[in-house]
Amino acid sequence: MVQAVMDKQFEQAAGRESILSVRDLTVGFGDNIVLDKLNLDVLRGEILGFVGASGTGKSVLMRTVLRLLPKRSGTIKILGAEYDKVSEEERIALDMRLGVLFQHGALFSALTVRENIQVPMREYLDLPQELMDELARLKIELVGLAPEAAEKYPSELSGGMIKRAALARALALDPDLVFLDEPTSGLDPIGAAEFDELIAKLRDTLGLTVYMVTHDLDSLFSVCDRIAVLGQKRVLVEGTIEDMLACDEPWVKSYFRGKRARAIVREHG
Ligand SMILES: Nc1ncnc2c1ncn2[C@@H]1O[C@H](COP(=O)(O)OP(=O)(O)OP(=O)(O)O)[C@@H](O)[C@H]1O
Repeated sequence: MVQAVMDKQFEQAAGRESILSVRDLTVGFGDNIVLDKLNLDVLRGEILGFVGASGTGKSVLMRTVLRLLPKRSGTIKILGAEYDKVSEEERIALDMRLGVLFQHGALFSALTVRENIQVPMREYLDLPQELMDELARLKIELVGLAPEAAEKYPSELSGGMIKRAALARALALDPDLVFLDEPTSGLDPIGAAEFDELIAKLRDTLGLTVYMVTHDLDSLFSVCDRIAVLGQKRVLVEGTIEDMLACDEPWVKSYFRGKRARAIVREHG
């Protein structure tokens, strides 16, 4: 009851719709409870950065929200609908409103960039090839790849291009919410900063909501509107970067006020 009141207040204070709402989520493997009664809101139009020490369950949470892992208990609402309670048809409609960029891109190596982008279109829509080609061309442009990238295979692309191609695929169905699993890992600092800029641009131009698991302090400082910290099997702290800098929870303090973070704070003024 108290939680429900707090949730309502939180949403009202933010004045925005909660596009993903997780309540009392418990997930475990055998005796290993990874997430215990976890609560989380992602608000429409925000970039939420999700951090936490290695092994705290960031991937498990993302995979559970995407229904790739089963939950023990709790509710997950996407765009106000609870997966468990809707028809198969509505479930498919909900799936179409989500995009995912897995770590390392995870493109199909035997398919060109254009064909990769068309995979979700083939899975969910019945469109003529010409229209799919036009849509793929638009997505390629949207993520800042050259038109020639369309007919290239993943092995012919740089790490940064693979991330962009994977993002284009995640955007294939014009989702409301995209999940990015460590999108800047493996990129050099310039490539990572460019990718961050792209994410911010897409949020601004498409009104996209972004759920980003990241270890990248630069991303957390430069593009995330809010940050959620996972620890002790739940969301330990959530708020703006200023909230993180003011937080005295030991892990948050060492992460956001460590040597590397201090250098970034100086950079970002
Ligand atoms: N399929 C699985 N079967 C059993 N245990 C699992 C499975 N997937 C994850 N775990 C366990 O869940 C815990 C959380 O793992 P998870 O990969 O979510 O951590 P993480 O926070 O994403 O870590 P990192 O930052 O290193 O990627 C770990 O103890 C891991 O061993």
